Amino acid sequence: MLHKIINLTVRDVRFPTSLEQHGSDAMHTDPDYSAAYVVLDTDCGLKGFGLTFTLGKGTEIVVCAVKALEGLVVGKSLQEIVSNFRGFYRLLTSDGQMRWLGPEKGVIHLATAAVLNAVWDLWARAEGKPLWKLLVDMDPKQIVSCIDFRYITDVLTEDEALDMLVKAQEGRQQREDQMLKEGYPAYTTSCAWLGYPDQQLKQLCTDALKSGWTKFKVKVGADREDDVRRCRLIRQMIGPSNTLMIDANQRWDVDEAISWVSKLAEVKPLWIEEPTSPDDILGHATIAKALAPLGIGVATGEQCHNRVMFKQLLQASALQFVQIDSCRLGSVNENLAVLLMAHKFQVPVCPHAGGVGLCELVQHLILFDYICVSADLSNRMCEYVDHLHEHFASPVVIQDAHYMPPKDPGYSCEMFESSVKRHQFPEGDVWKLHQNK
Ligand SMILES: C[C@H](O)[C@@H](O)CC(=O)C(=O)O
Ligand SMILES: [Mg+2]
Repeated sequence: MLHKIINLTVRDVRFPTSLEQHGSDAMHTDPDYSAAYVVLDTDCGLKGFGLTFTLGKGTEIVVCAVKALEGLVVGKSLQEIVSNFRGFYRLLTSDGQMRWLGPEKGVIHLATAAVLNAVWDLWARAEGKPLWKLLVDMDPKQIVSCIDFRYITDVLTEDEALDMLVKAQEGRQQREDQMLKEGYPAYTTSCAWLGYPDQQLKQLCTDALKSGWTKFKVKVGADREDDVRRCRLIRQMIGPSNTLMIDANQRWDVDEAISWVSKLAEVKPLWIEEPTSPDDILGHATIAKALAPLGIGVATGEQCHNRVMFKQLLQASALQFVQIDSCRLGSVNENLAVLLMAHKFQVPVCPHAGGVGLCELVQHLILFDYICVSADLSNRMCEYVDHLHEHFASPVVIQDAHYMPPKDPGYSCEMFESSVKRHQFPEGDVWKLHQNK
């Protein structure tokens, strides 16, 4: 079957998470977790579901950008796309008029991610496999044929990537079996959003410890004394042997980041995440160098636009943890490039997953990374946030603080139609209710 794509719909779906300060940080004080939600219809009835993560008002702009890409997708068959996936990636990212909006960054790249995520979902469904398994079963040659190596061949050529994938085939079956049995290690961000009062923070931390969580991320960056107090509180609750990470969401200048984080060194954070502007590669390198003697690494990636930025962060030794994002980069295609570059530089990948649908999506990529690329779990973990999973047809399964490999065919981001209807902006019931208040 050819699975010709005959229609694309995109909807603005928003959840009022800001009401309870879920997802709040030093820069995003009122986040409404949202998605530009894409459905591809095919002539044989099979559908592909995709999304990109956004916040509230920004969603309508991403929806417009997805509509602008529609003509490049509708009318193509799945076979036509996947038999030259690199070419299709380039078609979307290199359109002579629309690339002016990026290229490969910002709103147009978020839209590209939403569309390509739906194409990957469609492909996995057509093959009857969860996406991670589709990738794991692919021939290394087919994997590299999905990647656009333009702009990264100075650090990673197609031949080198192929060689890496072929070498990592040894032990692949054991690692797959291990993942099916044990799952992939996760950490939680759900206990310590910046807007949570101490009482809530303590309760969530107590509950998380009881459920087996051992790695915790705390939001920092708004008030130095308050950060010291909150981080001491969390460290006291989780004890010396559990892991603590801190996340400033780009709040500081470079020197400010160094002095602020040095003050928090007593709570022994494993990493400081997004200490400064996500575009400041050399700034990150300066911070990483200054904090290395304190045993604190730099993590970044949730707002790293594309593979070129990751390439330079790696070249400059500016990060010790690579945080891929399933919706910020150009879908699976570009994430594959970053996983391979991270492996070449031997920097662990710890994906970003705070947001709606990001846990559902990124678990597939990190499973592939372990089974087929890195073969390593040391210093690696995937973020987990405990919000909004009830809206998904195939929600993540967490067992003993590990992501259990999804079993349903696809890329796990199909939402229930009833949830989409209720949360669609502005006409959904949830938003009518809030507008009337
Ligand atoms: C606005 C988002 O909730 C952001 O704070 C998420 C994030 O930085 C993370 O999960 O890491
Ligand atoms: Mg973050």
